[in-house]
Amino acid sequence: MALNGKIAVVTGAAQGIGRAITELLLQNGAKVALLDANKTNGESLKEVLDKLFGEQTTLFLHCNVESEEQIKAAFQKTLGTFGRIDILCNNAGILNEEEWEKTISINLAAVVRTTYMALEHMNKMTGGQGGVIVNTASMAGLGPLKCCPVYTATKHGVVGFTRAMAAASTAAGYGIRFNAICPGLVKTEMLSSLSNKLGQFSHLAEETNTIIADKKMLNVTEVADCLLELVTDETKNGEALQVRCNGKKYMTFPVFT
Ligand SMILES: NC(=O)C1=CN([C@@H]2O[C@H](COP(=O)(O)OP(=O)(O)OC[C@H]3O[C@@H](n4cnc5c(N)ncnc54)[C@H](O)[C@@H]3O)[C@@H](O)[C@H]2O)C=CC1
Ligand SMILES: CC/C=C\C[C@H](O)/C=C/C=C\C=C\C=C\C(=O)[C@@H](O)C/C=C\CCC(=O)O
Repeated sequence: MALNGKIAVVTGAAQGIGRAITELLLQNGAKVALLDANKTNGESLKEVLDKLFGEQTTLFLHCNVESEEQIKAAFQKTLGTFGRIDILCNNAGILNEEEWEKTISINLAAVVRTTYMALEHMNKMTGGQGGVIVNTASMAGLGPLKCCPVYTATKHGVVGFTRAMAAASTAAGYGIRFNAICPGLVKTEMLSSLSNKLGQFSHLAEETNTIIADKKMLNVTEVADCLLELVTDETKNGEALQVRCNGKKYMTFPVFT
């Protein structure tokens, strides 16, 4: 799928992996609506992007993905400005084992909420033009990370939801591909603020701390490159792409027969 002229919505776009995804989509000719709960970061990124790509190519929308109302307003504004939505990247996420209900709300419930909102506009069965949805999961969506059980649960949920939606889309003719990206540790603010977010599990973070100490972390651009592959390669649907600092790998799962 060529990206020239395509319209993307990226959540958690103001910094980190979301910012890298946004920049790569823009470099490849897409227009992007950046949704983020951090107004300050979002507005200052918009100023940077205006200079690099032109004012008409992006829209910053202050949006907390926990709010159905704010997501609806953001989609309406995106459609009003750009006319269509072809790509959704559900990327916003937090890691906070103390505020575990909020972690479930943002990392999993909001992915479902935003996906269903996008379906209303993208589903070919209801007048949409199809497209692709890529969800930022994690390696913690493929196996257990003992220092963050709830984060692990949400990311397993994201992988399961993505794969089930891909199967539903194929069976029901939505014309939408669904894929998940599963990165290892990535150099972002999420990692730098990790130590005070693990609560009762903070003493179990030794593997994570070793990876960080050994500097075996991914750069955000490496994650964005893999995400671009999931967006542009039309053969990819229902995939979970693991990416770590020694390479990437499409995961295989048991199938129901
Ligand atoms: N950093 C890492 O090691 C890894 C991160 N991930 C996932 O990648 C995604 C992005 O994480 P990072 O870029 O590392 O984090 P980050 O903390 O640098 O950026 C997250 C962005 O999401 C926004 N956000 C948070 N809650 C929000 C909400 N309720 N509504 C709207 N926006 C919200 C923040 O304002 C921020 O701009 C997350 O889903 C995370 O779980 C996955 C694997 C590894
Ligand atoms: C504590 C959680 C922090 C961030 C959240 C993130 O979503 C979770 C990631 C979960 C697991 C990541 C594991 C990453 C592992 C690696 O990348 C290592 O295996 C290092 C990889 C290769 C090293 C090759 C070498 O030895 O040179």
